Amino acid sequence: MSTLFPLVAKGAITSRRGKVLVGPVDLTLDGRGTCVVIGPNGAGKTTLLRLLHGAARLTKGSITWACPTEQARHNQAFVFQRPVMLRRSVEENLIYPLRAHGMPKAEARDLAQNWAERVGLQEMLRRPAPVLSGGEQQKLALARALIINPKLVFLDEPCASLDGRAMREIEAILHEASSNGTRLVLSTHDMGQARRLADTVVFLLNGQVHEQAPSSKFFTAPETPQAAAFLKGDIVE
Ligand SMILES: Nc1ncnc2c1ncn2[C@@H]1O[C@H](COP(=O)(O)OP(=O)(O)OP(=O)(O)O)[C@@H](O)[C@H]1O
Repeated sequence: MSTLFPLVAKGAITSRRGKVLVGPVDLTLDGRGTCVVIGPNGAGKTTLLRLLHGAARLTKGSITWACPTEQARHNQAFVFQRPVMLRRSVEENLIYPLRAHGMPKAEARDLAQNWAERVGLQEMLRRPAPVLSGGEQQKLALARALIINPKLVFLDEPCASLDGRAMREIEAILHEASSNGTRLVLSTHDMGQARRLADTVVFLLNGQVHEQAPSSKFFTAPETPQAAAFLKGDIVE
């Protein structure tokens, strides 16, 4: 039983220089499955993920967890569209978050090896992370996020610009993480990916949650004309 959830956002707004970027958002997330955030360019997907993660300033409203916020932050990770790597080896990139969580070095090294195998990077443990391909870097970023066994991972367009094979491998890792009880909140432009991964969908429009539904319902019978138009591929503003 998770102690983080529900995550409850009430009237949450993030603004910059007086301009509201996202909000007001009312959203409750329980601790299971994959929530996919979709919406037109600039709708606020990245900003919403950052806001919920605590990486964007909460200007107004509240975001609360079932546990103290610090504890919630400690149990979550964020995977960026462009992976941010330490300029060190694959192994050191995997060991780093474990050491930051206080794990002894030998144990951290064993776990790093184990995770490198799980994501197919076992041959590359000693290689500098920056020389990996885009797909390999994203698999490393995922492994580095999941290695601390977080209760929640935010992923912002994790497969943008990756080829089909890398995308398939990454989706397999995400399926496994979700089955193992890690809550995923993922933004994507790729409606195929949204259909493959989503248990629930949040449709954002102009910085607000326009519709939220189980994926089976959202993709077959969206409630609003804007969501229906978006799914048809129309331009929605
Ligand atoms: N640092 C910033 N300063 C000012 N405005 C910003 C900043 N970051 C984002 N915005 C604005 O906030 C709005 C939401 O942007 P965001 O990147 O979250 O949308 P998105 O749905 O992820 O877009 P995309 O699909 O293009 O990635 C946009 O109008 C964007 O121009």
